Amino acid sequence: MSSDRKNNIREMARQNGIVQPLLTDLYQITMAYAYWKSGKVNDTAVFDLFFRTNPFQGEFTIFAGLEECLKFLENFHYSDSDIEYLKQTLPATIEYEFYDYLKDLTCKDIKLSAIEEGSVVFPRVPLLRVEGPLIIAQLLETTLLTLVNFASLMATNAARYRMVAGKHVSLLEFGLRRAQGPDGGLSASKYAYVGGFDGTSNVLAGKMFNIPVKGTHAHSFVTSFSTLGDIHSGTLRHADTETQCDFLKMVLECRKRVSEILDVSPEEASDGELAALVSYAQAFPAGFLALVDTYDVKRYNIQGLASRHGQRTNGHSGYNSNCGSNGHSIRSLSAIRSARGYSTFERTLRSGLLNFCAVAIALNTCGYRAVGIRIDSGDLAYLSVLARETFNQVAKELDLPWFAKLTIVASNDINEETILSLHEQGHSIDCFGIGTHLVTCQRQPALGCVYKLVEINGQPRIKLSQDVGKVTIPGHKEAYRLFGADGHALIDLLQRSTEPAPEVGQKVLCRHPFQESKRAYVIPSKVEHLYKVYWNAGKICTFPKPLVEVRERVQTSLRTLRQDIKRNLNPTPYKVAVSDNLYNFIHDLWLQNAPIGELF
Ligand SMILES: Nc1ncnc2c1ncn2[C@@H]1O[C@H](COP(=O)(O)OP(=O)(O)OP(=O)(O)O)[C@@H](O)[C@H]1O
Ligand SMILES: O=P(O)(O)OC[C@H]1O[C@H](OP(=O)(O)OP(=O)(O)O)[C@H](O)[C@@H]1O
Ligand SMILES: O=C(O)c1cccnc1
Ligand SMILES: [Mg+2]
Repeated sequence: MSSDRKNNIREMARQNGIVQPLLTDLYQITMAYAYWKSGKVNDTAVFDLFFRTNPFQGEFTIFAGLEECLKFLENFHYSDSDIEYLKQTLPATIEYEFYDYLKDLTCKDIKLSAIEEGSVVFPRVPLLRVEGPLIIAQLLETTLLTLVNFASLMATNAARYRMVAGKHVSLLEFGLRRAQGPDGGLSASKYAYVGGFDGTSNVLAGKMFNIPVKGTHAHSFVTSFSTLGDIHSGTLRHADTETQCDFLKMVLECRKRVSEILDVSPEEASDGELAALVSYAQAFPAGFLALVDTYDVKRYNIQGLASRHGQRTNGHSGYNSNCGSNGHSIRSLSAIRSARGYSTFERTLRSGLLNFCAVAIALNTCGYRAVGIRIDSGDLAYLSVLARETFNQVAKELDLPWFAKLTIVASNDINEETILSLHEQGHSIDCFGIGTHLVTCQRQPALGCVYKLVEINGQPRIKLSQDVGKVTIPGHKEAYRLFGADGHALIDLLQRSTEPAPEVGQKVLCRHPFQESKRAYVIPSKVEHLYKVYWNAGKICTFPKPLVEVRERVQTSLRTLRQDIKRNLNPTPYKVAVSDNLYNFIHDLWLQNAPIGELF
């Protein structure tokens, strides 16, 4: 680990100022006092942090948030003002020596073991194991949970979007305005990137986490221009010759030419919109990506869409004909036209596309290549195909092959189902800009990680429940991932830490933790020990990987899962088992702890 990297972690830790010891539930501090008062200062404990159910009706979860947990441990310290606040807030009966004790608390005696960040993980397998003094380990609960729960939920959500989108489509996170407050927005941007998004519109996230920042422009930019008279200056410096071009004149000539090619009247295009696009192109001649739906008749084409967020049934499927750069089928426009039978298609996007093409061609004459368009309303399958056909036509007529490859960005309330449906229908979209449903985790707003005591002073602890799924697996454990003959992950196995690790080629009995009859022998082709010690003796001992490597880890880890475990509808559950020894240990302890009732 270079000193640069260490400094970098410290630097980020400072910026993440909201994560601090008081970012917790009051009951952690009141329990700490009661532990302290009852002489438990030297008690040692083991806590497991795990979840019981995968989110989004899926069968896998991506573990994220570890780096933030380490920063939290590194900085754990009650400041003078924290102590002052607690003195004012807790009952006056609290002994002052407790505050002296709190003042000196750090995580120097804590040991944290964890699964590698970015790995696929499964219910009941602890993501973190925290060992050390009971009081401090207890004080960490809420903060560790808040750092892992949303991070893992978001990374999982983003990974699911990536899976349905496929690897050839770009995904941009646009959610800050809709996120659960500023910190939710920042975390959403970070973990959307980890889960497989390519960039974010969130500038602070870009700066803090070194995530690519990307963006287009809004409708307000277009509507702020009314006429061509709003253009400040009609000129643009040529990219190569550096001479001033009469850009506006070129654009107007190009508009005339394109309107002939597309057989639409230039009078039907908005001059205010053209003024906006010209001005944007002058500001960003080499990065011109324009929103083209401001003045278009969109509703004609959205009539068939069923409900806002549900499955869309607009009679689109079944026309797939060829394949676009995004790897998804594209129907030809004539197929759509004849299927829909309406004649209004010529009016769709006529203003925006015409104006965009005019500006893009004029830019080309000045030595620049436009990037593309964004569509933010209407039927995104249909409009993207319409746009691509238009680009193809211009490319052919004007002998500008690159025009056919212009980027088409789509946004507007997109979720996993929309992407699946668009793929089914066929579209020509290269990039999705996704906000609300991604960052608010529309399909499941919380992951249910819990933090449970599994051992105290070397003695195992079990939490019993009527609901078997809620019974905790006691004791200090290790977790292993066993791989099958075909190289896929087969099962996760929990064992008591005193047991020898499973070995490649050696038969292991894997048992369902609670159902006696469910068991299987596994001969692993590979065994992965899931835990590494990340924090010990007051310092980070395994340094977390840079975000971009965590992001890669997500994809490599997902590749180890069989397809049926990852599919969207009714996925197969992945198996999590315990060793025979741990099975017997759990059930003996269960019997010891379950009270024997009396019948009268
Ligand atoms: N081809 C399609 N298949 C399935 N869903 C689509 C398709 N095209 C668009 N959608 C989705 O349909 C919804 C369209 O939203 P809505 O009915 O509000 O129309 P709109 O074009 O956004 O109108 P406005 O711009 O006036 O708000 C969005 O959630 C969008 O993601
Ligand atoms: O739709 P989302 O997935 O949340 O993506 C982000 C949205 O935010 C922007 O506009 P905004 O929604 O603020 O205004 P608009 O709907 O009027 O375009 C953008 O145009 C997208 O539509
Ligand atoms: O850059 C964009 O196009 C953008 C950014 C945030 C929200 N919607 C769109
Ligand atoms: Mg919107």
